[in-house]
Amino acid sequence: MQSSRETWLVDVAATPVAVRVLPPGPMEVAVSGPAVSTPAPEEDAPASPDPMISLKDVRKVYRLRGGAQVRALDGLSLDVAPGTIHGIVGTSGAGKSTLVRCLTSLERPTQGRIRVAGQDMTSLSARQLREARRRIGMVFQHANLLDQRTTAQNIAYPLALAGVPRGQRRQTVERMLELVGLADRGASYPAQLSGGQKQRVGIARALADDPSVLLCDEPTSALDPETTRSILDLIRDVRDALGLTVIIITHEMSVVRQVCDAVSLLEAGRVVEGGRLEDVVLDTSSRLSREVVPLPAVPEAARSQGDAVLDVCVTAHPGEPAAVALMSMVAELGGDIASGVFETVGAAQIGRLAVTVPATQASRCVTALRQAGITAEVRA
Ligand SMILES: Nc1ncnc2c1ncn2[C@@H]1O[C@H](COP(=O)(O)OP(=O)(O)OP(=O)(O)O)[C@@H](O)[C@H]1O
Repeated sequence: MQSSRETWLVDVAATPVAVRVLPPGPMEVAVSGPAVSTPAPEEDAPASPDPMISLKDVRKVYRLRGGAQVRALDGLSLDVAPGTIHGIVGTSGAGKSTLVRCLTSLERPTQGRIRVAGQDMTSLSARQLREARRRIGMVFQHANLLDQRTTAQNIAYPLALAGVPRGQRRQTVERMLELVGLADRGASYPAQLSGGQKQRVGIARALADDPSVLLCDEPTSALDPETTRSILDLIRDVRDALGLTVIIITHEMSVVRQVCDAVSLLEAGRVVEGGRLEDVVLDTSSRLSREVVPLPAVPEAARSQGDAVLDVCVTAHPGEPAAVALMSMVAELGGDIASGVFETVGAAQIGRLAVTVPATQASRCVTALRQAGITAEVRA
């Protein structure tokens, strides 16, 4: 899935309003209905595959000195389909790190079941667990490379620990360096690499032992926006090339927009919202929807005294016209488009428009827009 961001302000002085809706491509804006749900599967539709990662009612209680308890995970359930990139977002203390530690069995959950690639991680012996952990590659905020070793030696390190013979190690390292775009930097030391290159080495090291799952904990938090974009592109490319299932823990919605197929919002140790990214965004009543594609600000100059602001959501799919219809409808209602934000999410463009109308006409306008199948509400 590829995403790009385009934010624009409509020139409020111009009439009729000119809206630059889409990046290059034969797309037009279509109007979204108030509630878009995933269509019911057709009778002969193939059954969805077993999840690659499945957590069922997972609880993790930390007992503090003095007897107090912290419920870090409190009945968390989550399924991640094979081959998807699944974002996990949540505020500080929501339980994201605890989730990572439980997934990799660095912590045992107090209760619940965790399956990765069909294996019940909570019932493995120590030896089986070591094997199972090799199926999960980890990428962290900082690559934490060994400074005294070259790039190639850093990538080879987990293979050496796993007892992989030297010749095979060398071949794998070459393949990994090629995969992450550092074929000519195998002999460089970490001090000779940029932050983005170090993270590439971290990704190569995580993939060297051929995992089926890549677990990324804030992989771009320490990087500038351009490097972030290239690292997220790399994560998507390696997912495509190797058929990996990827979990990305992040606090950055731009990461979710750019690379995730699905997203879950963690709060107080449980998943409170989530689903396919496009479905989540189209459900404008959800918090995640507004976090992933935020409501546009309305410049003071675009709002006359006595105006109300309506929040309107539109979706665009290739070949579905509606931009002109929407704009003429807003004009007919005596309104104006004050500002808007468009994001590409999967095959759709999701737009949020702030429409100004005389306050006395606000509820009439909302009713008219909704009758035309447009998601609209008065901004509080
Ligand atoms: N080892 C521990 N002992 C006691 N409490 C813990 C321990 N680890 C985490 N907690 C508590 O569990 C809750 C969840 O913490 P966790 O670190 O998983 O959250 P988080 O979402 O990763 O936060 P952040 O984004 O700030 O890293 C918090 O209340 C935290 O204080």
